[in-house]
Amino acid sequence: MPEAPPPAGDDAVPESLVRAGADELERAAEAALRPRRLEEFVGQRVVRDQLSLVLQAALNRGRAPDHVLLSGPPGLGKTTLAMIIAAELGASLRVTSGPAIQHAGDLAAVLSSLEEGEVLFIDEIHRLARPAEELLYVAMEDFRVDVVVGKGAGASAIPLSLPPFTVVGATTRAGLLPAPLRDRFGFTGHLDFYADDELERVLMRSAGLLDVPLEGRAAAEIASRSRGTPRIANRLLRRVRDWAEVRGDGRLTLSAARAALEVYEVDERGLDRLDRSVLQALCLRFGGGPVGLTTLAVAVGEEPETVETVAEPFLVREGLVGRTPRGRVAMPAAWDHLGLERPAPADTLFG
Ligand SMILES: Nc1ncnc2c1ncn2[C@@H]1O[C@H](COP(=O)(O)OP(=O)(O)OP(=O)(O)O)[C@@H](O)[C@H]1O
Repeated sequence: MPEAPPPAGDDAVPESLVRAGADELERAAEAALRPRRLEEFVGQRVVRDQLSLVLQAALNRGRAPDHVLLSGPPGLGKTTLAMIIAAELGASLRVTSGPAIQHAGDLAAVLSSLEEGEVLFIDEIHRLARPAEELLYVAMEDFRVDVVVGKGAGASAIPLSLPPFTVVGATTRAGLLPAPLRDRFGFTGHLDFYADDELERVLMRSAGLLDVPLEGRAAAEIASRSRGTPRIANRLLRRVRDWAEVRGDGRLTLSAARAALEVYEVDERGLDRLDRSVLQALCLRFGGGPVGLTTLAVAVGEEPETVETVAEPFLVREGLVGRTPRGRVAMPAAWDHLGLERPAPADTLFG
């Protein structure tokens, strides 16, 4: 199915994909490293295989494939996969996001301008406003939008039929999607954290594209500190490259990787400053918890959503933090990781 991949470039990042806090250069650097075709996409074997079947079947039938929902923590490749889906189908991609759509009318305008076979990527789909969500159900199921003309008692809805298209929704929080919306997706793929050897492959591929000499042992070191996340692996690779060019001899060796990661305060387990602040607040300020998400977020000076979607999935996966109905708790490994003495068993939930 795939043709030769187009050369990597930084021209494919739509403006509306701007992530709060990510600066222009970071986005351009990220875009340059995005895989363009399914065969270049490293790891996530199950989702890749399933998606490849969905796409091939649609191509064979000459029809738009079912709508696709991609879920998983940030930086694992949801946006990349949406772009790949469009590329594999030979279709153009339209990009929007839940927060960008303020009113149902905004979504109606996007939907009514779609052309046959186009792929509409809706990032952070769980953040769509309720009226827009309802409009989307109908559009996805019946390929129709009801355009409301007039106001109040005199208002009437004029049905406008839409050409077949495919919605690719991405969410970091699939649990927040209402069931009727979730049910409109014919295929749901959950992206999971990457294994270290998969991240090493991501890094080797990126080093090739960046034309930097990355040694195998350095790739393994960076991979093991990348929290199972390609976005972080690529970011750390660029920081190690900076270190090697400025303070080293330009080669990305194991010692260059270790020295650079120390400068950037990424510890041997991959925890960064935010992760450590969360652990420190949990252990030191709240005596190990349980503590509510909002209180914890205030204590570390972050938005609850950032703590919940950026730091927490990794900390939970690493067995450092536990989620209980009464709030977040520090697991015994958290105290060990911070070099603190574990509290007496009677004082903790997990003692
Ligand atoms: N499977 C992969 N193989 C190679 N590189 C990958 C892979 N997945 C992600 N990447 C790299 O990681 C970066 C981040 O991926 P992407 O933007 O697709 O993540 P995302 O899941 O959409 O994140 P967010 O939810 O924050 O938007 C990309 O620029 C890409 O270079």
